[in-house]
Amino acid sequence: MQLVKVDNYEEMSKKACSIIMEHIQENRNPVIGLATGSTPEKLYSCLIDEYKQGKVSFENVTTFNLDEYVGLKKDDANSYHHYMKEKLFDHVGLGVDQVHLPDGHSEDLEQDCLTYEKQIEEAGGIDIQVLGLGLNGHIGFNEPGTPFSSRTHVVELSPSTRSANARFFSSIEEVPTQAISMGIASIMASKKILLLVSGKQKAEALHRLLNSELTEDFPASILQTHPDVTIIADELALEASLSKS
Ligand SMILES: N[C@@H]1[C@@H](O)[C@H](O)[C@@H](COP(=O)(O)O)O[C@@H]1O
Repeated sequence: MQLVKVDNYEEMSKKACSIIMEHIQENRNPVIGLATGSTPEKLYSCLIDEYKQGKVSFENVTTFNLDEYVGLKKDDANSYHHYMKEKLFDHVGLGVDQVHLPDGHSEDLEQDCLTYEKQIEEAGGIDIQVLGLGLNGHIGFNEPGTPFSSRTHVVELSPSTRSANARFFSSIEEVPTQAISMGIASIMASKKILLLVSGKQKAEALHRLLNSELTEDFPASILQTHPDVTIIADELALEASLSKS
């Protein structure tokens, strides 16, 4: 794992933006894996700025998102479909035929998981997967205990993840109890992984990632075995983390 230390959230976002831009500019049919949550918001606004300045085109880009809540319609304000449209897709000309998210409102969730894997395969696999880090080490919505061999699947969200994400909803009761997430093996199949970590609240998880052994109890630990992982972490996440060692 390559660790890139940056000063703050803004620098982390700019660095990630430049890595993704470079990949898009240099490849004919780039396939980018995207994440939601607070962490990549500024990365997306940075990509929008670059697009508006004519520095990057998304014309040939295909995207796949990591996950989606089960039970929310696509236009629900808390769905990841809605998040992605609002934070990126609608501002850079990414059309519906270019973007993919699991369908959390499908009548056949299991089939949807298989279809999603097939779509990724047909696109030639993911070139760069953007990841955030859950407080309990989850990646995507793969909670502790998820088999490293998992592919896109329906997951039960842990109480800690539901409570961490409750800030986006009016109350914790509204946070769905299930989601569809790319599995850990699906994420690991990406050619490159870009893990973004910012803020003091992530220090413990980052510390564990950098120091822990490989264990399904801490899903992100699998990243240690991927041949091309770049962690971009800011001082708050990293210094607090290092001071614990
Ligand atoms: N499912 C999402 C993940 O895709 C995200 O990367 C992670 C961190 O979220 P945040 O960036 O808001 O801290 O947890 C959420 O539950």
